Amino acid sequence: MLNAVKATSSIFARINRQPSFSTLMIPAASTKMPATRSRRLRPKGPPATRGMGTAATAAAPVPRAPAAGAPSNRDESHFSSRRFADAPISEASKKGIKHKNLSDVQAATLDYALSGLDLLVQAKTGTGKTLAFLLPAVERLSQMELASRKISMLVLSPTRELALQIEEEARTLIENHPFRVAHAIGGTNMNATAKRIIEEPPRILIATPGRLNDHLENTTGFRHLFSDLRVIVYDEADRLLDQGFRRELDRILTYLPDKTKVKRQALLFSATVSDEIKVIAKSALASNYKFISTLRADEVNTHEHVPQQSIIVPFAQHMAASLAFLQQDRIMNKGASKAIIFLPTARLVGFWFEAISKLPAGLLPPTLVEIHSRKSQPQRTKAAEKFKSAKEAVLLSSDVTARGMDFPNVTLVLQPGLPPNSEQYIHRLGRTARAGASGRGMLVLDQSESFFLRERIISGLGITPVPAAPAAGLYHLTPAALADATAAVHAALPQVSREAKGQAYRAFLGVYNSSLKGMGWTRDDLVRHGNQFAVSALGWTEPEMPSIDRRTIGKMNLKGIQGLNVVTSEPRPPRGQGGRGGR
Ligand SMILES: Nc1ncnc2c1ncn2[C@@H]1O[C@H](COP(=O)(O)OP(=O)(O)OP(=O)(O)O)[C@@H](O)[C@H]1O
Repeated sequence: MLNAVKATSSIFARINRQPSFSTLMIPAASTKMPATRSRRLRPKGPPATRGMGTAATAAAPVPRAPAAGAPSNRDESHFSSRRFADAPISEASKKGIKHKNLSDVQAATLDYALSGLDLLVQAKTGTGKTLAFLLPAVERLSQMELASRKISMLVLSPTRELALQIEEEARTLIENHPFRVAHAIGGTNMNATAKRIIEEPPRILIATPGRLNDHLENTTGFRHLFSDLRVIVYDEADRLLDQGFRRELDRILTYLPDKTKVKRQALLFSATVSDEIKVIAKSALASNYKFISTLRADEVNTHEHVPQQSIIVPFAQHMAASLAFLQQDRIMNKGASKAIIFLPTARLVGFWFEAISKLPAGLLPPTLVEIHSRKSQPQRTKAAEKFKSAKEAVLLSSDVTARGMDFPNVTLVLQPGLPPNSEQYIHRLGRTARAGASGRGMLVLDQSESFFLRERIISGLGITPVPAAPAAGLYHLTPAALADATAAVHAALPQVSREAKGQAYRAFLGVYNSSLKGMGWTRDDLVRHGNQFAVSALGWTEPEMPSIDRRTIGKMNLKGIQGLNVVTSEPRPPRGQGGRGGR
């Protein structure tokens, strides 16, 4: 432990003696970040538009030109030369738009959406899909004879934070329209929301599926507000159409008016639209819908100007490696480093937050926040606001902020451990490099997780291994820097609560229990690796492993597997409002 304290103080001392660089830092020689390798895979030309219900037609080509007034280092490839000032939209909308030129997805979809067609739209993360669906919908509503005191537009969001963000963007757009917008999301007071919406029905409602169903089924008069619904939007459509939300969505649709009686436009948007989703999406779209994608046939679905790297280190060093990369990001971005660390579950976020909070103050930026489903909604909202407004910060998060969230100036997205799937890897990475800004992605995997790098979509993204010595345009990690960071983490672990360690241990078993095949593990391997993780990554020192409830063992199909400390604990009280995302 002594050398751990020494190493911690040495890192700490080195940080404070900026700009001298320690083993954790990159040598002065390569502090200049030269232009990263550009992997231009995209031939120039109009975005692809394929009408699934009708003959394929190409969208009007979207000429590319730098948007006036854009910051010089912004990647302009997602902005068109088409100006909002020249677009066929009302003055009221133009006053509510803070941008000069349409982005590529806005230019590619505006005319189709204004015509009232149903759309399924794919465009890269951070390229303006929110305004791409809000603007034409608001424009069409402003031209219609709408029933009074009715909700005319419903936007569905898979998470509460994203719903609140869409509401804010809608509020800005409609400030000169005679419309109001409101939200209905989980984790907030249901009666207060019901009262507000019934008494003053908004023209536009942004909702998470679970809470919307609660209102449709239990709030008197709520379902009648939708009797004149003209537009429904599925933001992060692939997430809303996957198994997790399917039942909620089907129930919502039963409460909406028959589309043959009240014509209703459906707009489905996401950065990831698999062939399977295209089939499922048909149930939500009119037969003559258009599929519009701003990605060209062979184009990767991430931003070419964003370096993506990966490193293989044991689970026990995931936190240390992440700490070392955070340090490099702070040096590279000189006091403006904003990093998000995505972890697979709320419990693992909680453990990392506790452990990182115990590191010496100088090692990390002053603002460290956590967002996950085990925090109350007010705590989650406060943390999101704090991270949004911070100049330098670290956000530890589960996937509740992986999609859609528009945190400004995120410089680094760290993904320690196996992402749930390729799509989620892309959405998490999309929290950086938004609207053409720069950014960087870092994937930290154990050897047993390395199969993820060979997955079809991932292997095509050009993720570069982290070099063990400085290399232009890349973050590196020397063995000495990793050792320093490991010592700093080990010095912090004894101060982390036993409860957080036990929860992280059970989370590890749960997360990897659903990836046994990819990991090449048997259930015995899982428990063996879990127990190693408890000691080497969590700093568990007791002879008995952390306990795990008999029922949980049953659910994980781990009955009879050696090495588990199985207990029969008291039945848990029912979960509070802070349940799973989507309510
Ligand atoms: N035409 C535009 N010009 C410049 N910036 C824009 C334009 N349209 C949107 N933006 C900005 O780009 C950022 C990303 O927009 P938005 O969140 O809608 O992206 P998105 O495509 O929905 O991303 P994600 O796939 O992550 O949901 C926001 O800060 C938004 O204000």
